[in-house]
Amino acid sequence: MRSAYTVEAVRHAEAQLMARLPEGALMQRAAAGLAAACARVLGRVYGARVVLLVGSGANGGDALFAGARLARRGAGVTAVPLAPGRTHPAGLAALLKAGGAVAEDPFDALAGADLVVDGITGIGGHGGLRPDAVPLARAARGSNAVVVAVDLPSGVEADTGEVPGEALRADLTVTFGTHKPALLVDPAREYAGAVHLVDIGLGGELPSVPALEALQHADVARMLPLPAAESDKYRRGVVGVVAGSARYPGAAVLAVAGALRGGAGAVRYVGPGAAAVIARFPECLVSTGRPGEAGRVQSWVVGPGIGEMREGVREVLASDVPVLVDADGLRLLEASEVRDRTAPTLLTPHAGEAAALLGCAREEVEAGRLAAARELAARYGATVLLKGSTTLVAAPDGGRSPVRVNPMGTPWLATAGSGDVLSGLAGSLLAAGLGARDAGSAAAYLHGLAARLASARGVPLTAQEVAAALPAAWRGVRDPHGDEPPEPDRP
Ligand SMILES: NC(=O)C1=CN([C@@H]2O[C@H](COP(=O)(O)OP(=O)(O)OC[C@H]3O[C@@H](n4cnc5c(N)ncnc54)[C@H](O)[C@@H]3O)[C@@H](O)[C@H]2O)[C@@H](O)CC1
Ligand SMILES: [K+]
Repeated sequence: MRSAYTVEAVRHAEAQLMARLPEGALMQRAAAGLAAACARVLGRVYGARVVLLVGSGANGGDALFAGARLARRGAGVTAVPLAPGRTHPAGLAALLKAGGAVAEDPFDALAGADLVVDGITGIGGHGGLRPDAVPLARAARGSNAVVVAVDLPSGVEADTGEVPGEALRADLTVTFGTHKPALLVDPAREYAGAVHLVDIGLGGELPSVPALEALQHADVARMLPLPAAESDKYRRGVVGVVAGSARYPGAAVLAVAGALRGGAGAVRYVGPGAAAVIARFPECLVSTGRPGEAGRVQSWVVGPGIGEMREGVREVLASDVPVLVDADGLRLLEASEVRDRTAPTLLTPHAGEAAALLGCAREEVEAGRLAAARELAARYGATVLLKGSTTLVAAPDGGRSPVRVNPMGTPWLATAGSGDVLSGLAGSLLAAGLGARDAGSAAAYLHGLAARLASARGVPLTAQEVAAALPAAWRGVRDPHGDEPPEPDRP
């Protein structure tokens, strides 16, 4: 599990640790990790031209001390102080002592740089890049240099992942102690480039519950249901699927395709797409009546392609089993029907559907995805899976459990019908006994991995191919040699 902590938690942990360490020790750990990462990017440090963009805080201090280390190894290092007179004094002194200099013409320096280190702001920055920093950030981006951000790309909001104005676009972000939410959540995440975590010894001081967590292969493998020797199809769980209509029969087939690969023992389809479903999947139980008459299930999926079937949504929400509501179902539900439920509910909107549920503009949801997911969960008393380039899963527990962020997406997933497959898959995991937060986040992970497998080497994919690749995704997460992200560096 990778986790991210808020600025408040990071500052508290740093204070605890600093109280036990000699002054400046933590910054030296950060600078050493940063310099090592820069050296790896450069390949050859001797003779390399390095420019440091230096703000007024400790983020600039990190850049200056790392610059000093690179200068001692023969790099030509120049600093561009953005707040002259408020530049980290010890850091600047160290750079000058190591043979570095203050740049005479910042734009000349940037134009000739091999590497730019962004130390404008880190966790202390707010409100986007200031006007004087904007042309420098653009010049850095426009040069041939590799841009390495210190802790965070300057201009992003650490805790929310929002980007209120301009921000610096990095190729690599070297972050200290722990990830920050902005490194995992769009739109900020996109500015960070690759992210490299440097261990500065903060781990033991951080609280047990992070703000965000991102699953990895082994986490998903632990969650996935395995049939026991005495299992039968009913004990493994039956998922009911209410999807599709005369107008959208395909949604029924795709939702069932996902549900059949989610670990439930049986899939029961109810609705007007029964003929299309049984033709394609003879293993599915089908009926054309109402959900309430279809027989016992351990979870329901309702919504994909159902058009105006309001009664189906109402009946399913009135049941006492976990319910996943997607697509048309989100438009047709009454908030009180969700809030009054005793069994868990999982809502799976994309940004547009989330905006409609919140009564705000889609752009607002896209700019503040984390806030939107939390607000929806609180307002509806439901677990919310907010789809998008970084899918988020928030539980309605007022922040007691971390929001899950899915690291396993691919832009190829933006294809018609892929959401229907996800609904069926997550509903199937609910029927198999996973809680709503686990079902939603494990489903998003498998769905993303399946899409990556199906679109390997840049091949466009269809929703059916995503469903067909789900067994390979299950095998992938269970592979002990799967593609786990590398461990963070030691100081
Ligand atoms: N506290 C610690 O023990 C450690 C801190 N470290 C570094 O210190 C950073 C935090 O340092 P600070 O708390 O000094 O904060 P920052 O250096 O992130 O920024 C704060 C400074 O920037 C100014 N500022 C705020 N928003 C701005 C904006 N939009 N544009 C320009 N200037 C802006 C503030 O007035 C303040 O002077 C971390 O991100 C990390 O890089 C690391 O050295 C590890 C140890
Ligand atoms: K920075």
